[in-house]
Amino acid sequence: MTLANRLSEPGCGCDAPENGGSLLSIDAALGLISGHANAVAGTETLAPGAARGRILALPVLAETMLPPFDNAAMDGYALDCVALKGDGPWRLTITHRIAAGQAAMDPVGATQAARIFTGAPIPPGTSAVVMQEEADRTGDQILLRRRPSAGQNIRRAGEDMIAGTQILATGERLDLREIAACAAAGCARVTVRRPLRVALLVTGDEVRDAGATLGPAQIRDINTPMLRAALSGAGVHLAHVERTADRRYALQACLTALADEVDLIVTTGGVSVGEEDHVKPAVTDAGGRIFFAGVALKPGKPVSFGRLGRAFWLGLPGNPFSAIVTWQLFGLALLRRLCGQTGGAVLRRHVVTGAPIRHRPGRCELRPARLAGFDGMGREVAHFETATHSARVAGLSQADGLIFIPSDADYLPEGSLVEFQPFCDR
Ligand SMILES: Nc1nc2c(c(=O)[nH]1)N[C@H]1C(S)=C(S)[C@@H](COP(=O)(O)OP(=O)(O)OC[C@H]3O[C@@H](n4cnc5c(N)ncnc54)[C@H](O)[C@@H]3O)O[C@H]1N2
Ligand code: MOO
Repeated sequence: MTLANRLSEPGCGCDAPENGGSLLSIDAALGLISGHANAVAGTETLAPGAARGRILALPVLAETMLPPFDNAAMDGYALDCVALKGDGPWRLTITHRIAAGQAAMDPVGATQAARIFTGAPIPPGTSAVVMQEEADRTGDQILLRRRPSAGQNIRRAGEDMIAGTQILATGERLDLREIAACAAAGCARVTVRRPLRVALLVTGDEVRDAGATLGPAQIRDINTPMLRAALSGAGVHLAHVERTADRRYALQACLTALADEVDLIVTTGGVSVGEEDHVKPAVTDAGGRIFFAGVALKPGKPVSFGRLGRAFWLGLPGNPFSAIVTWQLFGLALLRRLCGQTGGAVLRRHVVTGAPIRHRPGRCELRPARLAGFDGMGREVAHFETATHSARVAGLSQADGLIFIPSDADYLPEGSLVEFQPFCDR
C-alpha cells in the first residue's frame, strides 16, 4: 500500500468497497449523521460572558468602529513629524497632557508636543507618537534625536473592526476568543441555540455503581460516569440518566417515553447481535428508524444511529473503549450537528507512526496513540500499543488521541503516514 496515495484520499481507507463486507465505512456513517441531523429549533439571548460553550444562532456584527478613535499605542509624546524641519535634533515644548479617557480638542502646534498615555486620543495637529524612552525631557521641553515616521505608535480608528461588519458567523462556538470579539464589537447580548436535551441509557444486568459490593459476574459501571462527563457542560442539558436491565420491553417503554422528551438518546451496550442485545429491536418496536447498524471499525463495530419520534438515537457498544471511540467519532459529530455548530466533525490530521504496525485487513482500526514530538522532517510522531483492546481503559489517560489504521493495511512500516484524531471534549 502506498501511503503517499492515501494522503490524497478523503477517508482513512475503510471506504474501499472490498473492505468491511456489508458494514459501512466511517466516513459513510458520518455522512448519514450529517445528512439526517440538523440544528434543533429554539434560541435564547444571553450576555456574551454567560454564553461560553454555546453556539451562535445569529451572526455578531460590530456596532461601532474598533478602536473608536485614533489613539496612542505607547506612553510618550504626540507631535507632527511633518513639521520637523532639517535633520534635527529638534526641541519641542510640551503644551498638552492627555491621559486615557480624556478628550483633547485643542490642536498641537508645529513646535509643540502633547504628553500622551497609551489609549489616549491623538490630538489634532499631530501625526506620530514618540515613546518616552526615545525623547530626552527637561522641564516642559523634549529633545528628539531621530525623526519619527508618520503614523508611528498610533492605533487607527477602525483598524480592528468596521461598524456593521460581521465579526462572528452563525454556528460558531463561543469561547474566550469569541467572547472577547463580542465585547469588542459592543455586543451586549448574543442569540445562541437553546441547550440540547439529552438522555443517557446504560444497559447491562451486570453493571453496578462504584462503591457497590460486586456479586459474582458483576462489573463496575464505567460508561455512566464517562458519558455523564461527556454530556455535561455548556449547550447540553443531560435531562435523564438511567441504567436499564437487558429487557426488551422495559427498554422499549423507556425509549418510547424519552422519544418526545429529548433531542438525543444515547444508549450503551446491548447493540450487538446476540439474543441478549435488545436495544435495536426495542428502537424498532418503539416505532424508530435505524439509519445504520454497524460500521467497519475496530473497536466499536456495532455502533448504530437512528431516529425515534423527534429524538435521534445513538447506540454505542457496551465495551468502554469501544464506547469512547464511537463517542469521539460519531457522538461528537452528532452533538455538533444538533447544536448547530459549524463543521460536523472533529478535525483529523496526519502523523507518522513511531513503530511498525501489523494489522488484520477488514476494519479500520482506531488505536490510542501518544504524540511524542517530531521527526527530522518536522512530522508529528505517534506511539501506540501493539494491539487494541475494546474493554481496556487504564492506559487511556496517557494517549492524546486515536490513529486510524486503514482497513486494507496488513503492515505499515515505522514512519508511515496515518490519520490522527485528537481526543476532544466537544
Ligand atoms: N457474535 C458476535 N458477538 C459480538 C460481536 C459480533 O459481531 N458478533 N461484536 C462484538 C463487539 S465488536 C462488541 S464491541 C461487543 C458490543 O456489544 P454490545 O454493544 O451489545 O455490548 P454488551 O454486550 O452489552 O457489552 C459488551 C461488554 O461491555 C461490558 N459493559 C457493558 N456496559 C458496561 C458499562 N456500563 N461499564 C463497563 N462495562 C460495560 C459488558 O459487560 C460486556 O463485557 O459485542 C461483541 N460481540
Ligand atoms: O467493536 Mo468491538 O468494539 O471490536 O470490541
